[in-house]
Amino acid sequence: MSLLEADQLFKVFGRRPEQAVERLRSGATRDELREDGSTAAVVDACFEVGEGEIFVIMGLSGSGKSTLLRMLNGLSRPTAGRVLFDGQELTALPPKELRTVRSHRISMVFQHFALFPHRSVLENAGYGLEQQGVSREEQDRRATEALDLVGLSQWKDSWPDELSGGMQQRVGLARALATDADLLLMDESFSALDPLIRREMQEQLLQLQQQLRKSIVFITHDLNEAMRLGDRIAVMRDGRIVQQGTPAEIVLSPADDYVAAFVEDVDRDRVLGRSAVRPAGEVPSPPQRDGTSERKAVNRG
Ligand SMILES: Nc1ncnc2c1ncn2[C@@H]1O[C@H](COP(=O)(O)OP(=O)(O)OP(=O)(O)O)[C@@H](O)[C@H]1O
Repeated sequence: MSLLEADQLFKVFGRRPEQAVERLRSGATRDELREDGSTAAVVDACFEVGEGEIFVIMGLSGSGKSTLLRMLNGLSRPTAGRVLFDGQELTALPPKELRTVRSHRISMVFQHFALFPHRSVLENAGYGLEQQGVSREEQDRRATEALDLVGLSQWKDSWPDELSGGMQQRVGLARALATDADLLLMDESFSALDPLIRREMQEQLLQLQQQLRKSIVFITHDLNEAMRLGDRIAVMRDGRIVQQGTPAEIVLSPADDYVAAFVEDVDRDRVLGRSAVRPAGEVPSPPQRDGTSERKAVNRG
């Protein structure tokens, strides 16, 4: 069953956006619209995300991924089309109800972690619960459980800048998991990490997913990451989804030359025989409170 559905979504920036949508429906190209001062950021996006599925939206910079994601959580109103979340039309909800859905049922994990430097790891992990108005005691209990899931409960009294980039992103993930949201929206969540750490985070996400079975929309510009994580992948180009399917479908039957060129260098054997998940890397022990630990730079991007 699908938890999330994008139904003919359009987002046009600039003058007379509704007219621009009509023109796009009649076959106008993005370039033609641009000549008139409009940007067609998302054009006729249709897809469904099932319960327990990782759905990856992959495309180069400017292809419309972030704009699409912002429509999925109601932060940006579509110019046309609907977003359905658990059967409810998100795009038609009054602002107060939309905020409730957003704070209780949808969580975001950002590229630059978005941790508060003056809050402890535990307080950061509990932030979404605080926003929901949950009692402090329950916040701490559930945040500790979520930190446990990502292997960081020993670090709960530390400050974000005592953690490496990968560990900070684990806190970001714990914050999203603590709210027990049904849908996780992950916007280039691992793109700021070093390649090895990034790989570890991908593996940890896959491991957690085996246990938690969330619905996840994961945005990336990295094809290998898309292939590794996605149960299904939507490939975007110039605002349009040019193909969606499983990694194997995309590798074996690319919809056009653009997708074919994209997947040319992919390791087919690995994609077709998708290897089992390896254990995530070890997390080091917390620093001593006497300040002897090496303090690592916070990525506040
Ligand atoms: N608020 C805005 N006003 C005008 N144009 C916008 C706005 N937001 C995005 N765009 C344009 O819409 C198009 C899609 O942008 P978007 O940021 O969604 O792409 P993206 O795939 O997420 O790229 P990136 O990976 O670089 O963030 C781009 O041409 C961008 O310049």
